Amino acid sequence: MNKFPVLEIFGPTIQGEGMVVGRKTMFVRTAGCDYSCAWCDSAFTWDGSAKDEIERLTADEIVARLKETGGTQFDHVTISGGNPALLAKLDELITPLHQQGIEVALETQGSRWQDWFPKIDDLTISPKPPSSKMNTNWDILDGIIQQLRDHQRLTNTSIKVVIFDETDLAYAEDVHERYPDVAFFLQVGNDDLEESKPATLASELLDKYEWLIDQVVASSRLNRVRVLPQVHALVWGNKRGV
Ligand SMILES: C[S@@+](CC[C@H](N)C(=O)[O-])C[C@H]1O[C@@H](n2cnc3c(N)ncnc32)[C@H](O)[C@@H]1O
Ligand SMILES: Nc1nc2[nH]cc(C(=O)O)c2c(=O)[nH]1
Ligand code: SF4
Ligand SMILES: [Mg+2]
Repeated sequence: MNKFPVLEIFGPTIQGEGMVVGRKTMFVRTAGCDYSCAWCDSAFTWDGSAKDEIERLTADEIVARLKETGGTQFDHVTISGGNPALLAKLDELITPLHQQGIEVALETQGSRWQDWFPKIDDLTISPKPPSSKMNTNWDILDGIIQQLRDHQRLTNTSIKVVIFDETDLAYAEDVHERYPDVAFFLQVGNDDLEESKPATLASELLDKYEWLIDQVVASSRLNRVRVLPQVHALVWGNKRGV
């Protein structure tokens, strides 16, 4: 059986972001990313700082660990990273979860397609705006959205763009116009990843949320959209594993 690089298994908590915000869920965080975003809030998945914590687990071992950690108090698992779309055989995990009546969500940036994407119940694709210093490969992103459309999975798909400044907003407008039939979310960027007091961070993030709402309200290119903060960051700050 395949072994997957896993950095964290935690929960139940709530999905703090995007299309199923508030949903009670477990998290599986895989190690490794093909990007290195300037503001990545999970840089430990790819920058080497947590390399000693990476476990190589089979799908059966991940399911067992989810049950040890979450007991019977969950029916939804979110796979994030790093980029879990680097893992070609991840359907070995998705299938047994589905067989046990557990829904599966995935967070990825839209840089790689995998044939198991159509099996995901809540698929979030988060292309990266200029502030990340990453470049979007539009051919690949177009291909991913087209494949999901062909598989009639766009109702299970959302696009979520993190916003730090006006340049990011213009990028978000372009993305939304390029894929107008995909549910679109704008998310507050957290640029204070060192802050250790949740209340201080929350107050900063709420100011940024108000700014982002104002920008979206004023834009005629962003109408059928939703604007959200990272709820987990408001509640627990920059803490890991929540
Ligand atoms: C850590 S990433 C892992 C999944 C995948 N690599 C991706 O970026 O979509 C999970 C989500 O957190 C978002 N994110 C990362 N750093 C952030 C930050 N500083 N502020 C707000 N959102 C952030 C990403 O854009 C993505 O939507
Ligand atoms: N509660 C909670 N919600 C989240 N939504 C996306 C997360 C991620 O890091 O991918 C995340 C996370 O780490 N925690
Ligand atoms: S793509 Fe996701 S995990 Fe990778 S560096 Fe960017 S935010 Fe972090
Ligand atoms: Mg996160």
